[in-house]
Amino acid sequence: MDIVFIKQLEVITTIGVYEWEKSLQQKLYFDLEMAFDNRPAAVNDDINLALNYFSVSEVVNQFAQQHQFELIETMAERVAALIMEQFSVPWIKLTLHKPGALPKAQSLGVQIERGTR
Ligand SMILES: Nc1nc2c(c(=O)[nH]1)N=C([C@H](O)[C@@H](O)CO)CN2
Repeated sequence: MDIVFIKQLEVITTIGVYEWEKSLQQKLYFDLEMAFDNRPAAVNDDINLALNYFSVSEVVNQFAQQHQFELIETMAERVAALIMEQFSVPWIKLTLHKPGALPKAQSLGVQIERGTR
């Protein structure tokens, strides 16, 4: 299976465990690797047969703006499920960074893999 990827997709959302986090917006960054058969799109040179990374990024951005969670684990799980369902992606590796969370760390986050390649 081929891969379509998006690195460091920035979204702004309200997320966090602590009370002070529930009334502000924070930056998250998504790295997405999505399994997809790119050959039909390539052979026909047709975006309608491709996994359109622009459409994926819009769906992720809209979801993150419209939902509020405490844990980045929950955001990661819900976004992975959404992409798999909406875009018929059989396997996804999703890394979610919350760079502002720990001042002494460059970044931190979670990484999940769902589905089969
Ligand atoms: N495994 C996790 N640990 C923590 C999370 C989280 O979402 N997953 N969140 C927080 C706080 O919201 C933190 O980011 C505030 O700076 C702490 N630990």
